[in-house]
Amino acid sequence: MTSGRFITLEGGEGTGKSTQARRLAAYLRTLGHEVVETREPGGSPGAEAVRHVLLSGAAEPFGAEAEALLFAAARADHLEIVIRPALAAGRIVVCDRFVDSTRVYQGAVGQVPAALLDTLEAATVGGTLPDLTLILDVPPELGLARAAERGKGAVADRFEREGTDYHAQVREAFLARAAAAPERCVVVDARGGVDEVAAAIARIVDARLGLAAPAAASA
Ligand SMILES: Nc1ncnc2c1ncn2[C@@H]1O[C@H](COP(=O)(O)OP(=O)(O)O)[C@@H](O)[C@H]1O
Ligand SMILES: Cc1cn([C@H]2C[C@H](O)[C@@H](COP(=O)(O)OP(=O)(O)O)O2)c(=O)[nH]c1=O
Repeated sequence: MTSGRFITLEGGEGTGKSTQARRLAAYLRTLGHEVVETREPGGSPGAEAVRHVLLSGAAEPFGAEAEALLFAAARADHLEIVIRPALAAGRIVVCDRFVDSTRVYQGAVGQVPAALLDTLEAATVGGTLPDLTLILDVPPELGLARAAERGKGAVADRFEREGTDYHAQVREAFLARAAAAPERCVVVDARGGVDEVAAAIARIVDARLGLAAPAAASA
């Protein structure tokens, strides 16, 4: 059986990850692929329950290390229940956030020691690294403005309540991740309109993964 492909979208708040994950999944379906759209934290029932605990803001914030453990627990469940079975069945998994978010928010910004994150990543992700990671990049002010527009009337989660300095740090950390792993990561300028960014992403995915002709590939 052919193994599927694993594509992740990463970046700060309001960069357009969820919007572009939907668009990319739709594009890949038009090419004839079976696509699983999912997200982190969450993606499986257990991981969605952990997401609620992490993001609801109902409880006192966790310490940075406890938070890293909770993200890792959610990821382990998500990988076991959703991602690995889909890849084994030859599907394309499009995931809104994954392990780079942990390295940025818990690692670079949250200062959780790299040794702990290495251990958690080895225990959860193991060899299931993305084939391609799209890092959506916009200036933090634009991302926050988009996120605020989206969240009108809703209670901001504990990450959305952070200020511009925090989001600028997040942006720099994602760009550093991309620079450190150019074989896996591509930075996408996400300042343009939805259609423009979607077209840029489709071009990158075609060039990197050659998914344009599934019938020919399986013939
Ligand atoms: N390229 C874009 N231009 C303008 N608005 C956008 C664009 N992409 C997304 N949006 C809007 O910005 C808000 C945040 O987008 P979303 O996809 O939820 O971002 P993220 O998942 O990165 O937080 C939503 O209201 C969405 O409709
Ligand atoms: C997956 C993941 C997310 N996060 C954070 C980043 C986001 O602020 C939050 C998830 O919120 P979410 O609403 O999914 O993201 P966005 O606002 O970009 O649409 O969780 C981590 O801190 N570590 C992780 O490993």
